[in-house]
Order: sequence, then structure tokens, then C-alpha cells
Amino acid sequence: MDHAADAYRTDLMTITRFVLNEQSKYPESRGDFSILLSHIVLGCKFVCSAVNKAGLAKLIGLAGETNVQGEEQKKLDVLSNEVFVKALVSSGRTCILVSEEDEEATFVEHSKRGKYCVVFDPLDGSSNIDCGVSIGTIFGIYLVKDGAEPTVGDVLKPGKNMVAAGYCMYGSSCTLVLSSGSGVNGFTLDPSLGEFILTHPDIRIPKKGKIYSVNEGNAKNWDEPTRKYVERCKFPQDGSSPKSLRYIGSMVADVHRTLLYGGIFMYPADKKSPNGKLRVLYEVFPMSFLMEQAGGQAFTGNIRALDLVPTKIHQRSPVFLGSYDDVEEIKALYAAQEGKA
Ligand SMILES: O=P(O)(O)OC[C@H]1O[C@](O)(COP(=O)(O)O)[C@@H](O)[C@@H]1O
Ligand SMILES: [Mg+2]
Ligand SMILES: [Mg+2]
Repeated sequence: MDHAADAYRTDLMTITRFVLNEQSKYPESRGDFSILLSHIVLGCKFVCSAVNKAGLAKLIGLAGETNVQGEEQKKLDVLSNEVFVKALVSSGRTCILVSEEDEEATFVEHSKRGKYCVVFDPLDGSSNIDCGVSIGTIFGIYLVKDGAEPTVGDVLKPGKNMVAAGYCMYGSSCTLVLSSGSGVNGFTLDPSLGEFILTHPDIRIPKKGKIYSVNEGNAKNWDEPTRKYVERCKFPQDGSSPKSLRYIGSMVADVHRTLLYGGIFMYPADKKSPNGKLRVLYEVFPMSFLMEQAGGQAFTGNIRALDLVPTKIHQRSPVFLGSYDDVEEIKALYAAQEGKA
């Protein structure tokens, strides 16, 4: 199909057109959210092109710095972070930025300030960069009350307070998945047009799935409910077929597959990492927001993930997210352990 010809097809739903349609439902809107999103989209396009030519452009390997998590930063971690910080500040719609790669929150200077806080993981799946396996960018958006002086307290809020969340996966195709609180939609980048086109309208995750996704290398340190659940996935007692194991090691890619195919993605706590590995603000919350909007759910091993109230910007939390019925099963095992059943 010749996409160039498609450019003249008036019904082509680009992400810009989609967002402006959404905006038109709110006559009082000044378009701030649409402008912010257009800058996030620009950042994703830029990072997508850098990822595609990483090997050619010597963007493979370490940057020589260590981030606040104690992780050695990859060149693409640093570049993606710079791209998104610049794009978000230049939107003129943000006041606080929290990035996985920056120790402190960034307060945007007054003259360029807006009313949104953006929490983001500029490049997720860093361990997969150098081998060309799917990686991504994750973001969440909070709104600061009009006229209020923004403080870090404006992002240390439950995930359910976010007004939007999304991720962009840099894989065999570049896919941006987004929710602003009324369902989840997926857009694929058409490289010939340079436009994200609506390809996955109103994504609904299957109620139950056939896939479980977890790093089994940590199994010996897991707690009882996690061990029992994974055992059940492999050796079901109810006559159903065993689930298949799929684990890419990039949260964006593992969650994208889970959203489309169903099943469960887990990064549980274990003896070595009592709070798991994934960060609440820019990994757990955005993905949990999308999961719930698509009809799934997200659980920490204790509470609904979006009810969590973080106290630190780089706080970690265990997470179990995916198909409603699959997460219900692990919730029951934790409740049983709590003696609540
Ligand atoms: O190698 P592990 O312990 O399974 O961890 C993989 C997880 O770590 C991450 O790579 C952490 O994210 P970053 O790459 O953004 O630091 C997730 O994408 C992924 O789900
Ligand atoms: Mg990450
Ligand atoms: Mg990262």
C-alpha cells in the first residue's frame, strides 16, 4: 500500500488529529494538554530515530556516568533524557519534571512554566539497548492546581491522580500507547509520513491470558504467594493448560505484549530487593494507569498499585499487572497469606 497516497486520504487518523478531537470535547480547554502531548510525541520520534541508527551513530555502550539508582548509564539513556527534558521544557506547559536519570526533580523556570508535571523513564529496558531488542519510553502526567506554586509534593501523589499516561515502544515498529482517562489507544509511526497513525483503537486487555512474564532467575528469593502463583502457571491444578513464559526484560515490551495478548507481568519483591526493582512514579504508575483503563488491574502484593502514595521520587514497588482474572488470582494468594481469605 503506497502510504504517500494515503497522506491525501482525509480519514487517516493521526495522533495530532486524535488529540485535537479529544480536546474539542472540552470547549473550555485552551489546548495546553494537546501542546504538551505534541512535544512528547516529538521526543518519541527523535528517540526512535536515534535508537534505529544506534549502531551506526556510535550510540551503543556506556556513557561513563552512573545515575541515582547506581546504574551505569547507557549513551542512549543520557541522550533520551536530554531530548525529553528539552522537549518538555520547550512545550511551555510543564512545571516539574521527574526523570529516572536525574537525581532531583527539575523545576522549570517561571517564564517557561505551565501547569503539568511529567514523570518519565526516558529509556526503558536499558539492558536490551546494545542487542537491539525492543526498548521504550514511559511517561505519566499530573496536573497542578491553577496558580499554585508547584512543589515536589505535586508528584508524590497516588497514581490515580494522574491525568494521563503512556509509553512509546521502539521495536520492529514504533508504537505509542496513550490514555488520558477515557480508554487506551495505540498509534504506529509511519516512517514515510513521520506521523503516528491510529492502529489500535480502544485497546481492551483479555479478561484472562495464557502468558506469564517474570524474571525466574530471582525465584529462589521470592515470597510464598509469588512462588505458588508461578507454580500454578506451570502446573495448573484446575485442568487448564499451563501458561507460556515470555520475558523480554524491557518493561515497555513485556507490558505491551500483555496489554494486547492478555496474561500477567510481574516484578515481585524478593529477599534481595524487598521493594522489587521497578520505580513507582515513572514505571509502575503509568503502566498501572493504562492497565486499568484497558480493563485489567495492577497490584503491589498489598494494595491496588494506583492507591500507592510515594514518599520519594525514585521509590520502588513490587508490581503484578495484566488481565483482571490473572491478577485476581495472585491477590487471593496474598490475601490467603495475610489470613484474610
Ligand atoms: O533484568 P531484570 O532484573 O529482569 O529487570 C528488567 C527490568 O528492568 C528494567 O530494565 C528497568 O528499567 P530501566 O531499563 O529503565 O532502568 C525494566 O525495563 C525491566 O522490566
Ligand atoms: Mg525503566
Ligand atoms: Mg530507563
